[in-house]
Amino acid sequence: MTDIIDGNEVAAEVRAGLADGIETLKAEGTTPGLATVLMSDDPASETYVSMKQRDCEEVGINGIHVEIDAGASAEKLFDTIDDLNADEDVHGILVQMPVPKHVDKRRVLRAIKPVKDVDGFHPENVGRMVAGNALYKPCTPHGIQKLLEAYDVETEGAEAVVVGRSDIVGKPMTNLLIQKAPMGNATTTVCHSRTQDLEGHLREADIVVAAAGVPELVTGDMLKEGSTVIDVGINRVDADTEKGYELVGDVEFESAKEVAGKITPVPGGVGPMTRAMLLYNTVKAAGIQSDVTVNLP
Ligand SMILES: Nc1nc(=O)c2c([nH]1)NC[C@@H]1CN(c3ccc(C(=O)N[C@@H](CCC(=O)O)C(=O)O)cc3)C=[N+]21
Repeated sequence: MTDIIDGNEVAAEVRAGLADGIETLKAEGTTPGLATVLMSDDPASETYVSMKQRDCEEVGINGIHVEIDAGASAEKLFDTIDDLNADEDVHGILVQMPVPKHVDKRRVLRAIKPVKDVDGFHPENVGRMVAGNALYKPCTPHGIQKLLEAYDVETEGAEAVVVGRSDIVGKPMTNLLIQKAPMGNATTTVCHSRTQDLEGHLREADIVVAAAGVPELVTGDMLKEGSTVIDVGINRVDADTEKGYELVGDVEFESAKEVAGKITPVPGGVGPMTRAMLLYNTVKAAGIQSDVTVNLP
């Protein structure tokens, strides 16, 4: 029987595990604070940011939300980031990506103080992670490691294939999987849009992380029997539903679940874990900035 990996359940465990650290911080006079900044009219981005704010409320993190008109000047965003960098009640800052075209994304990533960069996207934090000394692991790959751990998936010595080479998922996922560390030590291949024989690689894979942003790219016939399939894709495709769309992953779930040993659904797989690890990094950030030792799950 195929195991459906329940991201909502593991995320709830992570949130419950954060209660101890949050309590410790509050007893020392610090309420962890997370600022989310949205400069976009994209409805999906609005949904994701409001989910993150709801999560904060649930676990007792002080959520601060700033909205900037998508047509406003880039300086408006940089001034906001400067203010949040200086605000002692704010321990984590997340600027929702993508930002409008007239805003230099790399400058945004550099503008956030590294100790408040709970996405782990600042070049200093990327460098630390690659060197095996991460301050904040990027939320999606970190959440995937937690899922693999929760479902007893052995990464050591496994053949892993990461499909996609983005800065937010593919590259950091690959880095974590190859590290000489728990939930690492995998022999890891990265496939991308110029890969000649995706199927040939997938067929050898014990673990597949699909993060290409292509709806249903990976189908059951490409997979190895019993493999673990992690679907990072969250694609809105037009459909005759109440919302006018449905969510599909980068994996064709129906065919893949017939072959895979363990598989994440969309929704309810990686997405909730990304949000849970954002809370995790925020609690860690609050501990560092208030000089309080916190236990993390
Ligand atoms: N600076 C920054 N950091 C991010 O972490 C970031 C970002 N920008 N930009 C956009 C992506 C996307 N992202 C999601 C996280 C959780 C769900 C999620 O929880 N999805 C639910 C359902 C979503 C739904 O119902 O629409 C699920 O998969 O079960 C989705 C998307 C974070 N991102």
